[in-house]
Amino acid sequence: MVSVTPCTKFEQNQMKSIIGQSYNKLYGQFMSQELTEVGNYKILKQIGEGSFGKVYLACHKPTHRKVVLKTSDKNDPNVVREVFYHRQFDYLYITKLYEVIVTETKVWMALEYCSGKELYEHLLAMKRIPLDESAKLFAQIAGAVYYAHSLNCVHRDLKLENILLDKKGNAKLADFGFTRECVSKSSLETICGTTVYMAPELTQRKNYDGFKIDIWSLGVILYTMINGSMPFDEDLETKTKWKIVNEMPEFNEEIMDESSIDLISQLMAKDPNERPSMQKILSHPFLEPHGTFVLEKTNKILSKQRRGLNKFHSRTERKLLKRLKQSGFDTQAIKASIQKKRCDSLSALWLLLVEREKASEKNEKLNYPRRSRSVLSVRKVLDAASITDGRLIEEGFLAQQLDCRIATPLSKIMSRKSDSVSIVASSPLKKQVGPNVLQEIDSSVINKINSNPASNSSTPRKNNIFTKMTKFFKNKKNNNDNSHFDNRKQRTSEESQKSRMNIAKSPGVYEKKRANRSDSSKSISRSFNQLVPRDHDMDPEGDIHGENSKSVQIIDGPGRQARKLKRFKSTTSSDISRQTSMGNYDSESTTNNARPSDENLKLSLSSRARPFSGVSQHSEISNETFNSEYSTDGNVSSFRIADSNRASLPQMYTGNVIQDTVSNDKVFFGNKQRIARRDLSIMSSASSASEKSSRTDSFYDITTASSPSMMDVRNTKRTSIKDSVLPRFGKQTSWKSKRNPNPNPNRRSILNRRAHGRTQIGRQSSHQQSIIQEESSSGDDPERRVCNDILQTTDSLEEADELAVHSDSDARCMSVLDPSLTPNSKNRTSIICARSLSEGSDISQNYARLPGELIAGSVSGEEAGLLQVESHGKGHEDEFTKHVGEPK
Ligand SMILES: Nc1ncnc2c1ncn2[C@@H]1O[C@H](COP(=O)(O)OP(=O)(O)OP(=O)(O)O)[C@@H](O)[C@H]1O
Repeated sequence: MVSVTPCTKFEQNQMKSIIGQSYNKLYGQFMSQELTEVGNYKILKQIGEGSFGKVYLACHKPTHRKVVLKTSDKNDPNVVREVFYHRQFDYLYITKLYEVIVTETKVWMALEYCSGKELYEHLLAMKRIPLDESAKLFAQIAGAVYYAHSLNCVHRDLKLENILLDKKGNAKLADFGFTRECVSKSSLETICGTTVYMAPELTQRKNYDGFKIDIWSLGVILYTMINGSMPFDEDLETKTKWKIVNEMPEFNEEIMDESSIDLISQLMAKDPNERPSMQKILSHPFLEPHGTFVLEKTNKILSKQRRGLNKFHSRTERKLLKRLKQSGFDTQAIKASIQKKRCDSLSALWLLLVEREKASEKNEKLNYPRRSRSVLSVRKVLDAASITDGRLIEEGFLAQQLDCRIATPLSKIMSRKSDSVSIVASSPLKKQVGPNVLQEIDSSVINKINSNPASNSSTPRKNNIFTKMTKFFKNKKNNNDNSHFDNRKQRTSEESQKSRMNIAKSPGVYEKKRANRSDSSKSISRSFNQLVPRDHDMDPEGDIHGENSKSVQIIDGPGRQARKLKRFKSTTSSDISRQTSMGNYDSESTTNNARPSDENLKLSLSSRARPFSGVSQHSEISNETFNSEYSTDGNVSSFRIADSNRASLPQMYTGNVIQDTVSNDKVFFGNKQRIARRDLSIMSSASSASEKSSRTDSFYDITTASSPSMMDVRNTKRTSIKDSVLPRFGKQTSWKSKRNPNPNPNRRSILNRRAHGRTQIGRQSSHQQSIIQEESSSGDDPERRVCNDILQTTDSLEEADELAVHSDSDARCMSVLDPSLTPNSKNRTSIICARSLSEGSDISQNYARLPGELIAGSVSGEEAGLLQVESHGKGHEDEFTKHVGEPK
């Protein structure tokens, strides 16, 4: 606060009113029920709602990247599972999990934002997805499943609703609430998933092979994408189940080609052993060439990840690390956070920064021609265009720029030398602000141009060099669009047919159907790019988001039956048991129990929600989690699982899994739920110290600016609230008051004993100190100087027979020992270690006043080492005693 002494009464009143206003504002913020920020994220708007919490669009404040925040109730048994598995996945067709924030009641997951629609919504909008696009999207989905399977994880809830589309129209697998590791054939028992996507063995409640049920669901997804309707979806769930077990899906040869029918038939083989492996699926002719591309890419990713080569090796990452290091970030801590998959604020910062860097690098490349334009060098522009990566053109970036060029009035372009783009590109600011700022400015200019109502494509264009350039780019773009296989625009029937015939492994077989495929593609008027980006507040298809409207009628042309495509909720056996115990309809119970009336059945179908924590689910989670060395510090890495011998992995069940009969579920439901809850909390407390610390980190992010240690201090109630809100290492009254005021004659021996612990801690923290050490190693050593300053200025040093300077660095302690640096302290008998403190702290005085044990604080800036040490201690006193050690 600026201290201005008001002179007049009026000024005094004015000052009072300002203070009052800002006080009220702050108070309002504290009291507000509306959640605006969580950790490093600013909540922008709600975009969805899951069964256990809301889903928000948010902005990561340090990087300005958009993310999705998904909340889950801590009581949701799937949340631990979801986080546990999801954080292990680092794959281009799986939504990224950046950070997990755990609060008292909720778990917040910061996820990659997929700005496209759910695949379900996309399908609704398109009625059915053309074969080509289906093949591409399906290859990506299958790639994600192949990746997860390669890590011995099965998804168990594959469905259209769990596949999201990013802004480029790529599929991203999401929602790992039912995921688990799967080690051998027919080993799983928990019934989970969504009935219409369930494999026959699941609907029959047999033990099942998790890999094979995923493959069945893939078949259902592919069928639905191509046909716009589910293969088995009856009003009566029992009938659906019966059909799943006994009937083959109907194939409409007008829509499907032979290869798609062949692939779906294989995927949906009733006998799980007949279903193909993921490699085989991805190599199927129907998916060519997307399948092979995805397969090869996935294998590369897997092999890199297994060798630990996927992180910090790219040029962008190395550059970023260097910059972070120069800015004083603890890059070792960032690396550790990523490698151990901690999903804490450091991981999020790193992942989002890398994304931002990559995006800006891409854009920079694309901006090159535009910047060149400012010097009106056509040759440069054309050259640049010819070297521009076809992939980028295909991805639509260049297309966007082209649009922008077309939309820009030529008169403006002609005077480009002085227009905003040129100024930005050539101004001296460029050096100062760096590429990101430039990028921001550039994009704002593009936006401006795009939004300029006066500038549209109908603007008459002069036949000058820019018109030619525009034409050139347009043609180039069209050529690229048509030739690149990963093109999301619709292929013309001829091109599609050609390319497929070239690549298909067994040409003669599918030729005829491929023509059909292309024809059907033709009939689809809306390609992905044409779709309006998802707006969660809008409801383009009536009330598909509405509570009461879970299914949408699709009129499939004259003479065809109206088809239904429903939004489905996932089920577990626990769900089933819950519904049963609550008197609702349960499909399985119809075989064992009284059959419900159709009316009730419909009711329950329409109001079915994702299960609450259920018996089977609970016990499975708690048991398997408890037994599977759960540790959020990433010690149980997926790769370890993957690399180990499948058969040698222990069975995670330890009994109590209720899967045999519904009646069992019913009997145990009440008690088990409570037991399972307890299991869950046991699991949490059993998690490793590092997990706790990572959680504390997150909690630290979300609540206040206090360090985790301060939380601990608060927890132990050693400080008052007043103390606890002080900045870290601020007022250390608690420490002072706790210390023994009387000099302890045996103090040295105690301290010597403590030395052992200190050494260990020092070693642990050493890597986190790297930046500070590097900084201090150049030129005049601030550590030594700092200690010297303290020793020179602390009055009572001479009388002291002990000096404890609290520090995590032996070098600092040594500098205290150096007589040339401490002329006043030659007679001191022992010097233990140094403690680093923030500047301006009165700690050194406090300690100095203690009779018989002088503790000098080394005055320096922020010392990360101390932070880390504090997380080990319960309060300052303990921390200090833990730190005390003799210099080498
Ligand atoms: N990463 C994301 N990007 C964009 N939107 C998302 C993302 N994750 C979730 N959503 C939106 O939030 C909605 C709910 O999310 P999600 O399905 O993951 O929740 P859930 O609790 O698992 O729900 P349920 O189990 O009932 O399907 C989704 O339908 C989707 O529209």
